[in-house]
Amino acid sequence: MATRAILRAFRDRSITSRTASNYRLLSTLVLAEHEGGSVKTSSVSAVEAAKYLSEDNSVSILLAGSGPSLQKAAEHAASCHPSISQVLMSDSEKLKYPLAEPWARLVHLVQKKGSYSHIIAASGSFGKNILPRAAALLDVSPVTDVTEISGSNQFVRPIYAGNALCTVQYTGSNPCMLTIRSTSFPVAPSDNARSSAAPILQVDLSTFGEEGMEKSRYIKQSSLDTERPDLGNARVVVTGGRGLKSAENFNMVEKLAEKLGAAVGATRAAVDAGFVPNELQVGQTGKIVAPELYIAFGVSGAIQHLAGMRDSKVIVAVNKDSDAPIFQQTLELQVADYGLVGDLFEVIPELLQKLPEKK
Ligand SMILES: Cc1cc2nc3c(=O)[nH]c(=O)nc-3n(C[C@H](O)[C@H](O)[C@H](O)COP(=O)(O)OP(=O)(O)OC[C@H]3O[C@@H](n4cnc5c(N)ncnc54)[C@H](O)[C@@H]3O)c2cc1C
Repeated sequence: MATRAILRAFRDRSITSRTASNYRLLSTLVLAEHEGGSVKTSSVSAVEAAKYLSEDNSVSILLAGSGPSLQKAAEHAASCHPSISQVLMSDSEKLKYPLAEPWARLVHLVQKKGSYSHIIAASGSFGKNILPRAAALLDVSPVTDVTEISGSNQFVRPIYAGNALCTVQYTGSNPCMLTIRSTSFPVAPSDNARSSAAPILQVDLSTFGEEGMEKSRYIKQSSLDTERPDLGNARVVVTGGRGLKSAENFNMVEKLAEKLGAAVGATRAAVDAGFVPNELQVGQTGKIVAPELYIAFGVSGAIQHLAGMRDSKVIVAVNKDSDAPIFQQTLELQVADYGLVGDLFEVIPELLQKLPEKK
């Protein structure tokens, strides 16, 4: 009798411990960026990626900031993806601006309380700024730029400027921390439907100290005040390169993008020449895009630029040099699906004239 009871207790205990380990496996935390009261699309893609690590749709999403816009963003987070089981909201003046030092400490604090198995952020400047620092505080090594999740600890990421894909096995201790390429985890609008909003919980910040805060200071944030779609998630991207020759000429690209309802991109050469701000740079050291249509004007097609746009569905290139690498067609590589050898200073005005006004 006693033996049976002990066996039952042992069995129950093993069930409990299995459930606990499952729980650990399934407990993924997404570090989310928000703006103007909404979670950014790239962070919703991070939730989509987290879905592959959670068998029971239980993803916690962490938002920080202060005031009404944080509250609004938390409400948006609560209903933006069916996999979200709870929204963790950290409301503090110390977290008002996305500085790496306080935010990394927040991730550390939340991890200590929640023992998540995975922590994910989108691979934009926000995630790239905060996640490695948080990983250092947690003494783990992050896996960056993940494009595919093939197991709970197995991931695919591009290397050599996107020329090869590497499958990596994470063998470190928990949490496994990832940045993901949002273009590899698109969220269809119909995927977002959920019947009821997830609960919003306040993070207890009573133990959130001030150490290390003096190391950086918020000065200002400048972003383009534009109604255009977000470059990282736009369906159409119109990009200008050094061939545009000046910031004034680059206005033509912007006008064309406006007509097409497209986002504007640029090469690093165009950014370095001061035609447009750095946030428009596409490529290895800029943004990664994968729109339905990518139109490049005066872009040579350097390997570092291709690393940021080669996954676009249809690529159109206009260049006056028929030997430009962007027109290259070899067995290994074909960049442009449609190429026009011509002068962009003739082609763009003609397009602007012939395209109808945006409704
Ligand atoms: C470590 C590293 C990281 C980098 N990261 C990036 C990155 O993230 N993104 C990036 O873009 N680059 C990056 N670069 C730079 C990259 O190597 C190239 O220098 C850059 O992409 C070239 O930009 P471009 O095509 O605008 O300029 P160019 O190579 O100078 O090409 C200009 C093109 O415009 C054409 N042109 C000129 N006039 C006209 C006209 N009137 N009509 C039509 N065509 C015309 C020319 O024929 C030419 O092909 C990086 C480089 C390094 C070393």
